[in-house]
Amino acid sequence: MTKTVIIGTNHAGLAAANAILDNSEQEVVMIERNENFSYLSCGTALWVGQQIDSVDGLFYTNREDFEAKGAKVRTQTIVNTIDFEQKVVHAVTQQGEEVEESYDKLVLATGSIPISPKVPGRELENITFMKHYEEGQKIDQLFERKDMENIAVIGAGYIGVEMAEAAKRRGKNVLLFDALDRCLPSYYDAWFTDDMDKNLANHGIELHYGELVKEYKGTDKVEQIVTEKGEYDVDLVINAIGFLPNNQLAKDHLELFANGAYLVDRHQQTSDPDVYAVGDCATVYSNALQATTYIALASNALRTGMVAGENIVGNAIESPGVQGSNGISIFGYHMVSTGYSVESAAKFDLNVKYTDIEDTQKPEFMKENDNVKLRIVYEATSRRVVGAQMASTTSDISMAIHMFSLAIERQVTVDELARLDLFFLPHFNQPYNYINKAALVAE
Ligand SMILES: Cc1cc2nc3c(=O)[nH]c(=O)nc-3n(C[C@H](O)[C@H](O)[C@H](O)COP(=O)(O)OP(=O)(O)OC[C@H]3O[C@@H](n4cnc5c(N)ncnc54)[C@H](O)[C@@H]3O)c2cc1C
Ligand SMILES: NC(=O)C1=CN([C@@H]2O[C@H](COP(=O)(O)OP(=O)(O)OC[C@H]3O[C@@H](n4cnc5c(N)ncnc54)[C@H](O)[C@@H]3O)[C@@H](O)[C@H]2O)C=CC1
Repeated sequence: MTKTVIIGTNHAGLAAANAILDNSEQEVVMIERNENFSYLSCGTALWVGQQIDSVDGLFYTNREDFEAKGAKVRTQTIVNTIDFEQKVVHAVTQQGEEVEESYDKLVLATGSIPISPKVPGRELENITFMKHYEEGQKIDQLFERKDMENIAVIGAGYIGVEMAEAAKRRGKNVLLFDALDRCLPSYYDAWFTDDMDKNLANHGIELHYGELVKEYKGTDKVEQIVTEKGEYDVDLVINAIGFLPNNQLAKDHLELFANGAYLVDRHQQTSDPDVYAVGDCATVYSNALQATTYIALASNALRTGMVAGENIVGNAIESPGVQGSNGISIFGYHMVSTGYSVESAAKFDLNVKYTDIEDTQKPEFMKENDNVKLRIVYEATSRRVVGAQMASTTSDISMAIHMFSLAIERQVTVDELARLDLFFLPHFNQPYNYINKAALVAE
């Protein structure tokens, strides 16, 4: 019987384990460094910002669920080395006991690690990342303290903006820094982020854009941060300047992508045919780019895990590729995007055009109505859709972005969207939907 060892049991590893256990009688061993697994870090800002009552709901499964399906689960066990020749994984438990597991198939699901700004003083106390549950707990406890008044968040990407909101909701003075000149620069064009920046500023968040941190100062604990533009008193620093794939275990054995991610094919297979890689430690295939790239998202982790598991049990399915669809909701302002923005397309040499519309969600006669912004990004020559961004105070927009995701995957052109059959009901939208309208006026 095939024996699969899965290293890392967060979203990607769990999805792979489920796919194997639900579709076969195969032997599965799951090895995880942490005590808990399945922590939905996406809920951290809601928990720490006290928008939900408890952290408990952020864990969606546990070891018993997998043991009940027949898996052997080793938690608080760190894999140190892998002998790819002999096909043996070497690990050590928290008690210091050395353990080994042989494998026929190996799934690397070791995720990602936050990037550390390489500046003096980074070892001071009260400087943290926000990735693991334990870091969420630490931030939650520090927010409780009255002497924690000034919170600096470095990086106005997804984690940074969400944590800035959470800190503000806990009554803190919040300073949000980014090397670039606006928030969320990787996902949205300025037409959208200008509104989000106004929203952040209107809620009292101090924005420090185009400002690189040069040093953290303090005796034991951080007391100040120094940038090229000034010095600021701070009690806590949350670093959120992006992730890198955690490739420690196999970087010398497997082929890697430019940023170090394990290079995988559409079956999640690495350059070693018995080794699969899934989630944040692996590459994905971008349908917008029509090329391999790296996008760290829980949604990708789940799907890639599923694909690897199915292939291991003999269902040779291929990943359909990804669009990197994502969303954010800050103080009631919602933004969703998929594929590439105009600015990010340029970085990947995608020659694009775009069409914009600003309209109300519903007909004017409806009492409750919200403004909606939509930008559709399409390739200049083929006219296929390669991205879309939407923003509004209504969360109704969130489902529309899924349609754009499918349009990118299926290579639909912007012209095909102009006459697409979209239903109408005043409670939800306009007789002629803004998606049709935006596509109709595409240059
Ligand atoms: C604050 C925050 C909010 C986020 N919000 C969203 C969101 O809203 N939507 C979204 O799609 N994505 C979101 N993400 C990103 C998402 O959490 C990640 O993409 C996802 O966790 C990747 O899952 P993974 O299983 O590949 O890796 P990880 O979650 O990084 O898990 C890897 C696991 O491997 C284990 N491991 C690593 N090395 C070893 C070893 N040597 N031995 C044993 N175990 C090991 C680790 O302990 C860990 O449990 C968010 C991330 C953060 C931090
Ligand atoms: N809602 C969602 O879908 C969420 C997704 N995630 C995912 O988790 C991953 C990590 O998130 P983030 O850490 O927020 O990364 P990110 O890539 O979203 O943002 C990093 C930000 O840091 C800035 N930056 C980079 N170097 C800097 C420096 N030296 N000084 C100041 N600013 C600097 C960048 O300009 C960027 O705005 C991403 O892949 C993200 O998509 C995280 C949270 C929520």
